[in-house]
Amino acid sequence: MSEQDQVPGPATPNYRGAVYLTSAAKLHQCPPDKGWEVAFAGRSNAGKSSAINSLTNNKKLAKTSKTPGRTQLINFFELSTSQRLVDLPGYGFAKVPVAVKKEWTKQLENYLAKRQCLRGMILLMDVRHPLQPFDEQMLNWALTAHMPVHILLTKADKLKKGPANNSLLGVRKAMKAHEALVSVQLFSALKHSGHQQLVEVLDGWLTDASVYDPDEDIESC
Ligand SMILES: Nc1nc2c(ncn2[C@@H]2O[C@H](COP(=O)(O)OP(=O)(O)OP(=O)(O)O)[C@@H](O)[C@H]2O)c(=O)[nH]1
Ligand SMILES: [Mg+2]
Repeated sequence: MSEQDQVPGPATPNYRGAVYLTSAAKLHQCPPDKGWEVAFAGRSNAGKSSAINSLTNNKKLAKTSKTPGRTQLINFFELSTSQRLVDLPGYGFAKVPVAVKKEWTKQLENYLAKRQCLRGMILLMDVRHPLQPFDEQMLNWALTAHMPVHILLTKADKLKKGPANNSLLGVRKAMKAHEALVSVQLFSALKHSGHQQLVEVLDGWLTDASVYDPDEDIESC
């Protein structure tokens, strides 16, 4: 057993105990880059904030909106002193001015590229329109960085069971070549369905002691 294997990981998180920690417009405003973090990414309006609220059973935790572009900062929610969920601004929102869009994209890329404590990405896509160009871009980035990705096909309540399963099978097929790093499931924040599968993935990432590096840089990112 290596020295790293002997470091105990944190306990399984209690998602219902999540509390808002802070928001960052820029990378240097993020909390110290240590511990275990999982980011929720995806196009504007995909349902990232709603998924976090459904998972934590707290409608008021992350701000949601019918208007795309609601989440404009990187929002951190604390599960324990060493475990966090992160609500990212949505990408691909056409109505935001170009300069603002460029700045978001820069900060998003910075966060994804530099954040050492990021253990995995939950990538949300509307079940009716999965794998859009921006999603592919995000997937390519994650795969290049060997970052595990769990795809939530959201708003599953908007489709009947058959079409929803067809979408799931289609995305699984498209991801077949990357199945070591990418998994896929159906999810509905409205119906609170898909929690168990999501929690299994999050628990695995947020307690994985094998990725713990005691020499990790603990400076703020
Ligand atoms: N029917 C249904 N609507 C949903 C579901 N999840 C989210 N929505 C709705 O979709 C809209 C966008 O949800 P948000 O959670 O704000 O989306 P977001 O991805 O955080 O959006 P940005 O912050 O703009 O990036 C809201 O009107 C939600 O009520 C779902 O599972 N089912
Ligand atoms: Mg949001």
